[in-house]
Amino acid sequence: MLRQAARSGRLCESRSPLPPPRQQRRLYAQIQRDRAARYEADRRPGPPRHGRDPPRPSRMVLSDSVARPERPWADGSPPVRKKQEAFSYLNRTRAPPMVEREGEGGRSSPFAGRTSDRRHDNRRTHQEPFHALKMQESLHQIPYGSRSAIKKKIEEVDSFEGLPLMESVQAAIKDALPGLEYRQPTPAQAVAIPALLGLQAKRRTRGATAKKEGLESFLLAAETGSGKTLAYLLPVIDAIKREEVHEAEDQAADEAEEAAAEDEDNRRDIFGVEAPELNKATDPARPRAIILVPSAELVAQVGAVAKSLSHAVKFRAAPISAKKSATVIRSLLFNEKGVDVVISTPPLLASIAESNPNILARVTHLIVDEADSLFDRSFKPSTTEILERAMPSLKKLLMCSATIPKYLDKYLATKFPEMQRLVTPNLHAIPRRVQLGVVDVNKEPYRGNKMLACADTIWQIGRATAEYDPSEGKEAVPTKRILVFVNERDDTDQVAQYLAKKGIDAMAFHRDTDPSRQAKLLASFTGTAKPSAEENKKEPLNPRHLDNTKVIVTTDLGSRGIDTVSVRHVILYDVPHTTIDFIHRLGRTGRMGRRGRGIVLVGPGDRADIVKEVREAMFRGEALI
Ligand SMILES: Nc1ncnc2c1ncn2[C@@H]1O[C@H](COP(=O)(O)OP(=O)(O)OP(=O)(O)O)[C@@H](O)[C@H]1O
Repeated sequence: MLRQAARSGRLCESRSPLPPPRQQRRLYAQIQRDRAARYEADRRPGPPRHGRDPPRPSRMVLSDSVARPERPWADGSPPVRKKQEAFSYLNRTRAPPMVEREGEGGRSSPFAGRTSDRRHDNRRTHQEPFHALKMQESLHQIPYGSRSAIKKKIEEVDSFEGLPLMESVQAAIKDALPGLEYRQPTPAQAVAIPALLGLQAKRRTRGATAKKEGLESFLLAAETGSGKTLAYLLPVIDAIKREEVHEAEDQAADEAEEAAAEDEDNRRDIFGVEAPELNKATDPARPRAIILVPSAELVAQVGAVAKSLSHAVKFRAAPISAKKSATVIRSLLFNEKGVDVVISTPPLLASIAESNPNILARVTHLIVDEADSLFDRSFKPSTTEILERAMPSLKKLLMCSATIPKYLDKYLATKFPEMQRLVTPNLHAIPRRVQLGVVDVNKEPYRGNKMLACADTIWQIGRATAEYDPSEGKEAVPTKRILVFVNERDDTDQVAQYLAKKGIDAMAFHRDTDPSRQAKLLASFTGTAKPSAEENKKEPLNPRHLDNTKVIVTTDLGSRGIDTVSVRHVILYDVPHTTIDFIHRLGRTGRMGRRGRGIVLVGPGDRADIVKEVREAMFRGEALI
């Protein structure tokens, strides 16, 4: 009787959750198909390289609504979603109901992997413009309506003189942009400076119950090489100088009160003796502004811009990084003349703030530059720690980045729902003046040898005659500087050594490169070092050595924020894992109106379809989707 019940399937229905055997077999086959499809999908974002583990799907997904924040959930808690387990379709007594396919109003059916459905999905995705990039993760495109609205706003700001910056700050701009007689604000500056000066905020909050002392937060999302550093430095310095003036007035008014308090202070213990010497305007180790950046190289770069501004407008900047000795850091921070702006990496500043919490007690302006990196896993704990410590006194918070990944967008929307979004029209697009070429490494004469293809490409660039760039109105310097980007740090040395063997002046640039060598290396690429007479020789002296070309082989370390103005050529030795990496790496050339050229080496197993789509988007001047 038991056997009879089992055959009829009644037993399964009443006691056991298992479906009848035929249905079980079908479900099992379905699970196998789903697993295979998932494995295939997981392999797609990046090619397996040199027999290493297949790359994991990336978190680096660009946000598709940068200009408009994603609204946080009304009650502050995210909706609970039922997780779909791999085996959640087992042990059911009834077949799951037919669910509409994705995009038709419901979640996808567990049977969505059926051949007919897959065919349907393929047909649908082929009609979409950027199929491969979507697989890899998508890039944002701003709607055309909001693009033209932003463009109009930008046109309104046609000179620095029109901006309500203090006179001394206006004068400092000329020092920060040497050799340029007259420069207009860039789109990033036209969008950011008025907002940070409070011009737009006043218009927006007029009549509203906005707190005067409350925190104003901004997100500045603008393309690479668009002058974001000055876009935040100018308003910050302006605010510091104005604050100084106010404090001097307050100080004069409080003089009588302070004189009375002085007697009491003198009776205090040893610490009390120092109290009267404290000057609000020049308080040691209590800066008014903090600028966070992801690397020591960027600390030095932003520090140099701040220093150039400080000739005309007096303020003290302390660029500190782990590459400086403890004595130097101490003397910069605890300078008796005070410090106004501290430029640091988050881990270093967070560790200093742990032992000296007062260092963040007076901060009114906090700038998080390269926010896409500083809110990624590695930096997020120290960045948020600084943010929380500085919050009580903070008046303006600015997040600054060339790409806005979705994780950052969500974080900002949840933590700072009132954040003003300052987005330039060309966000997430690579400028048209940067061309992208492709070298098929699989073909003759390389036959899959990427190093050979790389060396050959560099020789071709080096031998080409000096280029004429109409945007500069003069002949380009004969020494060519080329950046080669690899995905793995270990490859930097390997590739650089191979190139050196082929007669190319190539060096690896990574975290462990000797700091003094690193600084020299970078200076020649960022235009801060003058080309030596030897560098200016036009013809190679040794036919086996490429004399007029310098190459840096690096990873993402060299792609974030470094202002490599004299770089015309970028070689993507590896196809980048994400579109974000594409933007940052290609963003090292074609900066500030200059022309540039990127060359991707597509080798065995590389995603040629992704490269093709990036190229097409660049040709059309569109954001990468
Ligand atoms: N208004 C301007 N006119 C001309 N050049 C400018 C102007 N503002 C900045 N620059 C120059 O543009 C270059 C790039 O500036 P900056 O490094 O600030 O760009 P960025 O937007 O921060 O780039 P990234 O996103 O790669 O970090 C610098 O060499 C700077 O001197």
